[in-house]
Amino acid sequence: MTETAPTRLTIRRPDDWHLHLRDGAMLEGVLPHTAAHFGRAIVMPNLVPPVVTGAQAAAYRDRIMAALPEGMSFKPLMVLYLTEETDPEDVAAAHAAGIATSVKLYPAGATTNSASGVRDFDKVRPVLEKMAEIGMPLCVHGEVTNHDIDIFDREAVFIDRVLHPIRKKVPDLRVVMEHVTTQDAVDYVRDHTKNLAATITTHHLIINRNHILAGGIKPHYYCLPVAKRENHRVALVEAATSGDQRFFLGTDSAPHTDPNKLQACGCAGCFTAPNTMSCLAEVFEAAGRLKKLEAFASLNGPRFYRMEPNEETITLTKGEPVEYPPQIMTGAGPVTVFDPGFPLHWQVS
Ligand SMILES: NC(=O)N[C@@H](CC(=O)O)C(=O)O
Ligand SMILES: [Zn+2]
Ligand SMILES: [Zn+2]
Repeated sequence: MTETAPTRLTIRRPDDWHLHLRDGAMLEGVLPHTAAHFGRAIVMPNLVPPVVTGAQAAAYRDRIMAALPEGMSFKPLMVLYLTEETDPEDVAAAHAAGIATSVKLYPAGATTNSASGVRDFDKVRPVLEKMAEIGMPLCVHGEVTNHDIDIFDREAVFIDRVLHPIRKKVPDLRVVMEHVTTQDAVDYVRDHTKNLAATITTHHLIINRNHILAGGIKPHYYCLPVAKRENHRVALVEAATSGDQRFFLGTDSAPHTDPNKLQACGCAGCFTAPNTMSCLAEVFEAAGRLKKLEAFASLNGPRFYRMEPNEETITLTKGEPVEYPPQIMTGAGPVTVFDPGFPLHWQVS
């Protein structure tokens, strides 16, 4: 007798452990899409100017809460942008006061608004040592920026040249490798059980580099780190759907207006907030691992961040394909919603 496939799935309310909310009119436009499904999110600090100090993080948190529509519940978890001038005591004070959950390391020039990031990793060692002491996690954009390194190799080279040396020098530092895109990163996490985890995005579970480049260039699939070959995508799906506690959801939903995406030098980022849970349910179902979706989206993240999972639940139901608007309108301009390229039957009810 064959079991009938489930058409309903109730899980703890998920969290997003890597999210870009931006500011101003864009923040107002995108925040409701995340708050509709997610209880909390690690909010990336790459604004212009960046969110560097505890005071700036507190002010940004207030702007986010002011933009949250009446009746919605959502808790932003704030992140400090690490610079070579960051003061370890300011970081520790912001953490102790519950203002900052983690610190973000951007190698200077690696991605959107990363110009204030780190060039000389030895210069931030006192901050990393303080964070290790107080158990505050470091979120890492793991790509080298050297022009002689091929863009498809930048994550793997970063692990060897930057991440592993930092982790050897500061072994008690708790590190999240953000938006991993390679088998190399998955293997590195699996081989190092201590103080290490990784977030995986929705889009990297779905697209490979052909989606960006074959049959015409698709700017809406361009993000950083850039999607890799299919074997890497398969490794990410295997890691995400395995239930392994070290892998959890960080959508990296990164809205840019369409005019900023569709130009000769277009911005990097995929906007997945509205349909992430629908996309993930399809991916997990196709892998035969629907039961592991809750671990990936709702349990493993809080466990690493030493928080309780959300009390509330959400229910996904399967039916006729759900239509998502191809675009949302924000006060900053139109933003195209990620198109997974297949029908989405699952919907948060
Ligand atoms: N992922 C992206 O392609 N873009 C992000 C930055 C980042 O997370 O690296 C953004 O802020 O737009
Ligand atoms: Zn990044
Ligand atoms: Zn990001």
